[in-house]
Amino acid sequence: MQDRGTHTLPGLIRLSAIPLGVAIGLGGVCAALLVVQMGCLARIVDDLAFRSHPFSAEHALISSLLAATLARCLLQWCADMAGERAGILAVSSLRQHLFRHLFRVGPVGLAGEETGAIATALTDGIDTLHPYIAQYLPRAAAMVVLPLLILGVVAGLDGWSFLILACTGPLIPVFMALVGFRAQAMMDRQWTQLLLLGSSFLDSLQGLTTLRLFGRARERVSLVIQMAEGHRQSTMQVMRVAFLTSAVLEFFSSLAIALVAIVFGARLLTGHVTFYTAFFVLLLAPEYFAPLRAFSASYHARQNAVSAMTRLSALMALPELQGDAPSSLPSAPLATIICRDLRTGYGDGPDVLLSLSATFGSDVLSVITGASGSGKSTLIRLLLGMMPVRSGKISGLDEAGHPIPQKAWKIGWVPQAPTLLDGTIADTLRLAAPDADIEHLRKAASLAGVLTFIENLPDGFDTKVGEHGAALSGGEIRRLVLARALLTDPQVLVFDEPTADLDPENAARVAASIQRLAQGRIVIAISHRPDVLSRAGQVLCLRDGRLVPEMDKGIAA
Ligand SMILES: Nc1ncnc2c1ncn2[C@@H]1O[C@H](COP(=O)(O)OP(=O)(O)OP(=O)(O)O)[C@@H](O)[C@H]1O
Repeated sequence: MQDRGTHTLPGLIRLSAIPLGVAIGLGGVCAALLVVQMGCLARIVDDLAFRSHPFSAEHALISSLLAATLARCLLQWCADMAGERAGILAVSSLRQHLFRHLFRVGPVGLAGEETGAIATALTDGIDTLHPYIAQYLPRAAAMVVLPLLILGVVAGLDGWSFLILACTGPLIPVFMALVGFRAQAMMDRQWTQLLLLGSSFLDSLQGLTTLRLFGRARERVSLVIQMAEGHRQSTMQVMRVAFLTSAVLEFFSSLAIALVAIVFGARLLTGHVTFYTAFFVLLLAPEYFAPLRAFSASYHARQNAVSAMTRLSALMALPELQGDAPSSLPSAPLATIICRDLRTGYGDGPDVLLSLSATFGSDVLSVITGASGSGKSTLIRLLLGMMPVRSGKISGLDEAGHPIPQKAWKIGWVPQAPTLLDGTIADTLRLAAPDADIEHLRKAASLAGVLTFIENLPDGFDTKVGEHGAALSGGEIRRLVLARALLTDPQVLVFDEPTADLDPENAARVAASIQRLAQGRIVIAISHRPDVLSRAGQVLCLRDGRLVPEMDKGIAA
């Protein structure tokens, strides 16, 4: 099920609540230790310089100072580690969650999304949340705890200093809110430009051949350069605001500290205040502003996270069209698939399949044919469980007529443009069955008619295929993907245009092996080619989302 909470910033915080709580709690203890540290230091200096205490009388205070310093360093380190842990936990959970969600959305649901933009959101987008969780949130908490603690201590020591600090401190968050309002728009623009840059770059790489063929490669390079420049400029704008903000904050806090010092100076001369009080407050004053400055330095992390989260939430809001992985249920021998009155469509669009009924049995090669846009791929997507039906029913039965849920069907899919991951031939095959041994690989390759080809390669199954199978021909890729599908011994085998782009000899060989594979399993192929149609036991001809009755039994010419 989709957890609605994790695609919002509060949901993300809940994911890492424990380490984040530890980081914030330890930050509070460090704040208290800082006050103790400064108090001890002020007392030691006052005793030695103005009260003529011997050094030996200060042992206890010096030990306390050292202990407080050491403990603070250690706890601050632990707090930073806990913050990092919280960041890593939140980011990795969100990434896993998003990946799982995108797999459930499936290729049909993602068809309208740009791959480059998704890739940028999943990498850089999610990464921007780490500094938000690991730094911004603990600093935001420290910004409340430490200044309030210091204000409380100063209130007990000196009224004037309390007044100066109490009046100047709140100016910083107010100023931050004013700047933040404008900076958010800049961050959003910067983020949009990064997404555009990512998708345009990926598109250019994927379409390199087409761009070169049409002589548009240079133009495309200029476009990517232009986008990179736009992104650089908006990044510089954001940096400018960030630097200006911290410069103004430095100015404010230095002014406030100087004011405290001046007010003390005048009263020290007239003897209205002790050195200990003045020194203690002056040691605390910079620490009062330090968390405010640290907070402002990481404020852009929050704005970055808000911008990224908007995009990530949009991805999380995509409807899940696919269920869990089919392997979640034990498989049972499937003998027949019955589709009754199927209606389906995309998003809010009209129905593209209209009351379609069909039966697919084992031992029979079923071929789906029809004009482009008639609904062939949509029917296959329904059978593969990639999209839901709007009405009607798809049922699977075993030989005895007992129902088998769709999730338990073992399906092999051989697409027209298959995806091969970069790796060896064995890696490609093992995508379907990671634990398959070499004998299984050989058997599947032999069934797909590709074993001899593989064994004639110098490195055999260890031959690198390259990304998208660049080192192989179209026919070899097709047969390799068939071997991959056969590795799991599927009960249903689905082919999309299995003989397209093949020469007649190869096409006839592939069509014959598809017919052979139909023995003992359900085989469905989308095809227009006579070599496949002539071997079909059943031809389903679609027109505008409906089955054309007169073609139902016959074989298309
Ligand atoms: N992802 C999608 N979003 C919206 N509409 C879609 C989507 N995919 C297909 N369609 C529409 O659904 C209808 C059926 O498309 P489908 O891809 O099933 O046809 P097809 O017969 O497989 O076509 P082809 O042979 O060209 O692949 C078409 O009108 C098409 O425009």
